[in-house]
Amino acid sequence: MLKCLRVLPAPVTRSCYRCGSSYVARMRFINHLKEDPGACLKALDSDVEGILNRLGEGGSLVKEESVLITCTEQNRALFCLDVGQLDQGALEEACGAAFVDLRKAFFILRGEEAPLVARGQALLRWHQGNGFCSASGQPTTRNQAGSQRVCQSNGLIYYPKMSPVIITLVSDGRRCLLARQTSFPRGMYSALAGFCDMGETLEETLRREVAEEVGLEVDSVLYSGSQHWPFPQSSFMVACHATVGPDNAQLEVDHAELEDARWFTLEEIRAALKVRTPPRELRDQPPTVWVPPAYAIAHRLIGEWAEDQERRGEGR
Ligand SMILES: NC(=O)C1=CN([C@@H]2O[C@H](COP(=O)(O)OP(=O)(O)OC[C@H]3O[C@@H](n4cnc5c(N)ncnc54)[C@H](OP(=O)(O)O)[C@@H]3O)[C@@H](O)[C@H]2O)C=CC1
Ligand SMILES: [Mg+2]
Repeated sequence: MLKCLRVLPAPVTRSCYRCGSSYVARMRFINHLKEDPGACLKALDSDVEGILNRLGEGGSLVKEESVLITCTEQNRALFCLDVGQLDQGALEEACGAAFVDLRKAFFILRGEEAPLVARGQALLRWHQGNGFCSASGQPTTRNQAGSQRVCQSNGLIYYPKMSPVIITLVSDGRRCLLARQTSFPRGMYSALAGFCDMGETLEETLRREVAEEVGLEVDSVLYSGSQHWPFPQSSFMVACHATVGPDNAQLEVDHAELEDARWFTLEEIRAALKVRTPPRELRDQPPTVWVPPAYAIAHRLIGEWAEDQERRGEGR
């Protein structure tokens, strides 16, 4: 299993990046590190020195396979290291840290850390799976920042890939629709989601997925936001609210795709949002309903719907 360890950054000079806003400077600095292997290596060295000393002999291999993930507001580069091949127990001891499964980590990490960990893990995994050119079959080599791979025999450049997915919270005006797959942890329900087919617009995917999975035709669609989701192989999640008329809310669930789908009232949603970590319950007890962690865009959609319902309730 891939494990990643975030490295605490060391300061990097920002003297030639002082033009414009600090956001512009940061974006240009990241771009510079992607394009200039020498500058990237220097930033990496100063960032990971402390941690590599603690890793001992395995440190140099880990350094070679590091990926640039972002830079802080102070223009400090952050890298992600793949330490999966090292002795985990020794590493936990040396760093005073503990490995956590990434899905579980999303219940623990603070807001700004979760996307960095997701990005680092996804980039490391992409490199592991793209060591060869699909046209020539020859090995590909990565750039210093880890933002691309190139086939040395034909020059083809490969960039990390995300699959577009639409995620939709359908409402009938009073209730919202959540569903679960058999693979979900016990009691967890989420918004409907589906991969875009080749050539589809996002709106077409949304309408198709809702029709396929629960047999409904949506009336209106409202964009909410997007996020990178590292499972199973990096999806680009586009999140929307959708509505159906109250007279067209009869579900016809495709049980080949979904174990269950049902309408939830505001009270039920409020209770589900209060469950902060997956509940530990006995199998013979009826499961408590809970929703994906705060970092997941499904959580945001469900929270937005609840707030909107509360506002409407106050207005009535
Ligand atoms: N961040 C969040 O809040 C949430 C994220 N998600 C993510 O959304 C994604 C999509 O949801 P899901 O309901 O599973 O999608 P779908 O309803 O599209 O069903 C998944 C099936 O679609 C097929 N498929 C088509 N294109 C792809 C592709 N590019 N990659 C993988 N499978 C593909 C596969 O079936 P086959 O192999 O049979 O062709 C797969 O088993 C999941 O990866 C899930 O992790 C879901 C809910 C919440
Ligand atoms: Mg689906």
